[in-house]
Amino acid sequence: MDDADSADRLIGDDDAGPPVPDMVQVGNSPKYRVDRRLGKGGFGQVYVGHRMLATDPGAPEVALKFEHRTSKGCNYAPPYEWTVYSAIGGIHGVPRVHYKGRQGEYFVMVMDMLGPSLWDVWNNNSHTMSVEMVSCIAIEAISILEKVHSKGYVHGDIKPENFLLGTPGTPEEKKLFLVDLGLATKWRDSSGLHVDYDQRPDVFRGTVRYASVHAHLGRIGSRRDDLESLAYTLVFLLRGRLPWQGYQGENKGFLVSKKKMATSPESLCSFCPQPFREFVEYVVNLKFDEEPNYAKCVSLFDSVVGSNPDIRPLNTDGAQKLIHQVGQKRGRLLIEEESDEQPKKKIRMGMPATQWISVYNGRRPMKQRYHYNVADSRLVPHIEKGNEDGLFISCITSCSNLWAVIMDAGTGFTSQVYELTPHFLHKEWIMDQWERNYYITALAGANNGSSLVVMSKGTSYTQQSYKVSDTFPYKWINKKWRDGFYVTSMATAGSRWAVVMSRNTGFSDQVVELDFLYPSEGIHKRWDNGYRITATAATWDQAAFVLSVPRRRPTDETQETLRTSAFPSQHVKEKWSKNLYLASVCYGRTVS
Ligand SMILES: Nc1ncnc2c1ncn2[C@@H]1O[C@H](COP(=O)(O)OP(=O)(O)OP(=O)(O)O)[C@@H](O)[C@H]1O
Repeated sequence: MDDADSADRLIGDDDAGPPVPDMVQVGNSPKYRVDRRLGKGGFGQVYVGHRMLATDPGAPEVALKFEHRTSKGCNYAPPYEWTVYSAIGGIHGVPRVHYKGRQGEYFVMVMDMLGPSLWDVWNNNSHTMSVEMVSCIAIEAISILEKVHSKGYVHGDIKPENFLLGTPGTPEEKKLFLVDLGLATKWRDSSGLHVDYDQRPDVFRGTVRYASVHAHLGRIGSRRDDLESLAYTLVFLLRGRLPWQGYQGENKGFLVSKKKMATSPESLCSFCPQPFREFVEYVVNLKFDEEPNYAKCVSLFDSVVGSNPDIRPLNTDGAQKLIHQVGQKRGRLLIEEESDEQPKKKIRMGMPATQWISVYNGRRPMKQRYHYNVADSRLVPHIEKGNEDGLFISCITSCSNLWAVIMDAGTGFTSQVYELTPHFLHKEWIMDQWERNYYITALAGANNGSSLVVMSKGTSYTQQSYKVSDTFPYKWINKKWRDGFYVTSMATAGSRWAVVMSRNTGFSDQVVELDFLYPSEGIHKRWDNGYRITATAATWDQAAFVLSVPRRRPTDETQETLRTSAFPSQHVKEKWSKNLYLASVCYGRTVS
């Protein structure tokens, strides 16, 4: 089978460095003879260590994890993973670290010796694993994650390779352990508060096959991400394959995340017992800062393996304790479960849904007019009539090659030009207008590749730049932000994006929310922090929202959004009566 993406971790260093020493002594440790290599990851290499001159011939073997001091995990300083092991090493299901220190070119960690990984077990068993075994793994893994999370950390790279069993032939051989804390991050800061929400669409950490969709989108990791990756790990072990395996190439991360988003829990778990589907459904619906109900998750899988712990293929002691604790708080749990009964929106559809997304700002009364379903030939008469009435175009978009045009009396523009062309975008015309001190103030593209560009005088802009790209050009935006530009318009034509950025916009900060559907949670979190949507665009796959903080606070900070299957003509009129005016509109991927 294709396993190429299993090791496809996008950060880390594959350089093994010089040979590891034959003998190790770090900190106050005894001397260890370095024996065979157990494994190699993106950061380090793990070897068996034997106690030299052991008075007790039965002294247990240890695992020695070597990281070269120039590796990415170290960068000449002790590995970041050490900090995490100091905080959580030795808790239930995480191996104990006995000594650590530097020897020569290497940082060395002496830890409990463990056995094969779940990937090894699955691989050596003809790529299969029994329902009972996977259910026990689920139960124990959830309880380990609960412990890791209770220490304030998320693991960040949950996958079959990072769960190890105890050493074969020892009492620990049926115990599960979680290793590789190199990508762990804090979900709770030192004052006990949840870390702040953020999205950086160009940042990916983790393993493509098992990463949560939020991780693909560059959102700050939180507890829900470990559980989503665990869900994919479990389904992989049970079914032997995940629907997004096999993509290759530069665009692989995007294609995999798109497929994850388009795979409903039903189809992902079509050959798995019911609790697996319920678990997937639960975890993909968790909010950024929501506390997962670990006991409820464990109890889902408990029903698969039966109540007799003696016949379980894996030790589930940790989970028994979790269930027991919960049992003592039974009354509370029942109440929580009841409130859980509220129907949650199912976000993984399996089918894309396309809608109008309209954004309204509170402002002083003004004249606003809209036209929709406008064919190319009707465009000029509508705009000319508007201009005659003292209105300028504030916002445009396209749906099925028909235009929607919003015209306002309150734009502050003094003059306006526009061009409808078969190009996305028509560079020569734009350059000519820049020469004449016009700046792009609105932009739309149609599925057939044509575009409508509106350029105005009377803006505050002093410089402008645009980019057309097949994927959302976040890297370019990020670079331009550093040069003092902010996104001022955005459009799509089919699956292509065009983004316009300007200098001297009156914004003091800007962020992007990019998702496969309407990113409701992200937008609410940004609103709470003073951001307001200032540009929107969507393709069949993705919706992008640019949110900005204005340098001068508006007198009315109200902003509302609407999603409707038809153009929201009636809604717009209702909003006008409340002094809310259309500020941005696009047609594209959301969720029904
Ligand atoms: N305590 C241990 N006992 C036995 N084998 C271990 C132990 N720790 C790690 N290994 C083996 O070594 C491999 C690499 O270890 P680990 O995942 O910690 O390294 P890494 O460089 O951080 O890897 P990754 O690229 O997955 O982040 C593991 O997949 C496992 O096979």
